[in-house]
Amino acid sequence: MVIAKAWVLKKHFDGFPKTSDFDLKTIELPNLKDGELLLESVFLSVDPYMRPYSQWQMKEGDIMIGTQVARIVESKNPAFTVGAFVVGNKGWTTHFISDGKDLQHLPSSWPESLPKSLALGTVGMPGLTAYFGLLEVCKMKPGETVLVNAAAGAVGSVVGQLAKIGGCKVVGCAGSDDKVTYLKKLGFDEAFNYKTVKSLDEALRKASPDGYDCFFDNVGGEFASVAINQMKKYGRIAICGAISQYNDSVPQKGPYVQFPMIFKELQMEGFLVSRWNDRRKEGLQALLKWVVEGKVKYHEQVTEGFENMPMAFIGMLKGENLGKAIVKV
Ligand SMILES: NC(=O)C1=CN([C@@H]2O[C@H](COP(=O)(O)OP(=O)(O)OC[C@H]3O[C@@H](n4cnc5c(N)ncnc54)[C@H](OP(=O)(O)O)[C@@H]3O)[C@@H](O)[C@H]2O)C=CC1
Ligand SMILES: CCCCCCCCC/C=C/C=O
Repeated sequence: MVIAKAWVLKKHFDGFPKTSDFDLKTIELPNLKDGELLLESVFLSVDPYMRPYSQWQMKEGDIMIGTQVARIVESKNPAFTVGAFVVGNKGWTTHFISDGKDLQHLPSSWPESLPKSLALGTVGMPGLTAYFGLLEVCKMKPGETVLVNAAAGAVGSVVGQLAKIGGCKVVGCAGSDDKVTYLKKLGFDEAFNYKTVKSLDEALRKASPDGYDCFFDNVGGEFASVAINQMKKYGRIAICGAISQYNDSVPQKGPYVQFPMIFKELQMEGFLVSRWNDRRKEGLQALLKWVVEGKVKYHEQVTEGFENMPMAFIGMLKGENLGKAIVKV
């Protein structure tokens, strides 16, 4: 019999999550039935969406929502071989049972030398978010200027690199000088620390005096309110995330967007990466190819130990991660 460890939401977050909002539980897993398999999580993802989703999709006592790269340890399902790795969405748990329907195989061309944890980052959901957000929402074109915030994170770092591959000028903003150095290393044309610039407005103007054609917004709030005024005519804004607002107990108020939207004839579109689930294979293959060719680089912030999941999650929300925040069990 297998005993799984799982992190549950003890108390709905009020403002910034605290370690006391989580509880570590043990769960006795039953024996496998025909068609089922037993898996152990090897890498788990901590992502910003967990903060807002916990509010409206989870009850207190539920296992924290989330995805993992897991190894199959026992199989009574002929479609799944013991020892293979898959991506699951069983939440913050060390072991789980599945009938296989909700599991995704890693692309068959995955090189042995590539960390499998990338299936939760650059060659996973965050990479797909960058890919479809840029191509389908921003509709970037060669020669255009792309702005991205939270640029040194899982999504933002891929956005900047794909925009360079697409022949654009890229401006990235991040919350530390080390992150800014990293962005320059990745090939961003301009990068600055939004926490230390005297004026965000001036820093954005200096980075691109002619303004921005595309704005890939991961942050929302005050940043977005300033940036929208620096869009070029007919600019496109992809509303990907609003991490600056996820921990607000009281919703932030305007400024309002109508003036720049009207007079610059902007397009602003919110999106969820799941819109392109039917093109997942296309996106993953493209991302994997760029990674293997060295055209897209990656960095992972790996926290060791399942017991440290809440700390890794809180650390990511505070901006402690460079690249994708991952927990190694
Ligand atoms: N629409 C969709 O389908 C998807 C949306 N997303 C969204 O994309 C965004 C980025 O996600 P992801 O790449 O996984 O996360 P990251 O790896 O970028 O980690 C989060 C980062 O957000 C930044 N941050 C935190 N608080 C603030 C704040 N108050 N103001 C500005 N920046 C802040 C920090 O970087 P820094 O040091 O630079 O401040 C932190 O490192 C999130 O908003 C997320 O919700 C993600 C996946 C799918
Ligand atoms: C339990 C697996 C759920 C995976 C959900 C992925 C959702 C991404 C959408 C993110 C929105 C904002 O961050």
